[in-house]
Amino acid sequence: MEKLIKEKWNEIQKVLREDLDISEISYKTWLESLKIVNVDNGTIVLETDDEISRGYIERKYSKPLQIAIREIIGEPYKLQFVLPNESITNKSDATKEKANQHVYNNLNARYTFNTFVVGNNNKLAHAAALAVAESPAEAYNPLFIYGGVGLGKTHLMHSIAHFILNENNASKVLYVSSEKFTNELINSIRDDRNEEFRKKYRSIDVLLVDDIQFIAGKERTQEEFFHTFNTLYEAKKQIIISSDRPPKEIETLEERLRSRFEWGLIADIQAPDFETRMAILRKKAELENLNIPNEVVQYVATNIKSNIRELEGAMNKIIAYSTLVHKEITKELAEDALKDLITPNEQKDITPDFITNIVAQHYGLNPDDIFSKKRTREIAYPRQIVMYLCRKLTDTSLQNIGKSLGNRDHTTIMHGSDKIGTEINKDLALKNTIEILTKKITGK
Ligand SMILES: Nc1ncnc2c1ncn2[C@@H]1O[C@H](COP(=O)(O)OP(=O)(O)OP(=O)(O)O)[C@@H](O)[C@H]1O
Repeated sequence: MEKLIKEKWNEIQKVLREDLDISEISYKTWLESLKIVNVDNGTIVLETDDEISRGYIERKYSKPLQIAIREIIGEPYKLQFVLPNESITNKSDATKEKANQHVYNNLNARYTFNTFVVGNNNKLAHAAALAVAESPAEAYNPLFIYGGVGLGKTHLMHSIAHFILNENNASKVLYVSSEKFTNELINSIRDDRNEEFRKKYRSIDVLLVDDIQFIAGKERTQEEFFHTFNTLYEAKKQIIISSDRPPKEIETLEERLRSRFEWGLIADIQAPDFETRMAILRKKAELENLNIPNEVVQYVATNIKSNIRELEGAMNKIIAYSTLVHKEITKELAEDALKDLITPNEQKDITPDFITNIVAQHYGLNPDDIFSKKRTREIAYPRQIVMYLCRKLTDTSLQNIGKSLGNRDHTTIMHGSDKIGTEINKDLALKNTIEILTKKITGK
């Protein structure tokens, strides 16, 4: 398969340029130099030039690449992007196995203890995570980490998983979001594969479940998770859970689960203080070998306070902007690059644009895909979800939703939204996804 994909790489690139409307300059800047490192188990590993390109290509071009690959090869593939020094072609089998295992475990190679900055806001969670990583199922079981959006819960969970795998490559470590757990459960019930589902989840050594708050109110998922939890706990396997709030504040969570979540250690992560924000930005610059002037780091750390994902996003924006305009990074350039982002104290309105951003992010798309005329299912389906959510969560008229979504007619909006409205009643996984998106949009 690797040979076939290499042979067809030119054709895949042609689809990207011609059918998916990627401009010549974007193509040359980001995609031309991608190299196939290997193809294994449904995943194509691609080598990128540096950390910045990797992050950017992963976010912006994963979806178009997957669409083009599927069109030419006829099968879907997952993508993994690596840096030159992470390429696994010439490495030993053990290293290969490890790298593949990381793909299997859905782990981000960048999220390790080494890249995690410890500050007053996360000291306890970090110490607890390290203790669990060093002595799985002995230190604290379960470990429950909670904190607001983008504060490093996932990063810490992946760090534990990497640490355990580095110590013992044979350990069965599985990281999932509670949305994935729920959707897999729904699909297993639908396809009569419940046994397989149970076997998968009850036979692992370390289970990490992210964003557990999303199982609130879902009786069947809670029931299944309860049994999974008990089986693993009794077999002395480690369970690590994250949530945006402590167990006692998760409404409609069954009491028996709530009390189990409180058996081990509950550690919180707060918003970082100024010094920690500075340290995180400096660490990022160091990891990416960039020389960012102190006043720029200070400017970002002063203005972006509550969310580390946004803090990193702001720095990425400055770096990308300086590359695009071929200018050095200065405070003036940073102010220019972030003029849309730094509007302190402004409440986020729920608008069609805001909804589009959240849905696009959820599906790994670029918001421009939603506005475009492209009709592949990978894009048309999330677009209809945007239509549905715009009608449900805003007072915007059909005409204006149409205008916001790439000048579409109001009948198209009505059709798309009605279609999702009907499917929700038949498709539980879709219902679950809509609930999660609604929570992300409304924050409730
Ligand atoms: N202490 C830290 N040091 C370095 N990077 C951090 C730290 N905390 C968070 N980050 C970075 O911030 C980004 C967001 O973190 P992460 O995805 O772990 O947040 P989260 O709490 O899981 O968010 P969500 O609630 O959306 O799931 C990641 O890129 C992560 O690497």
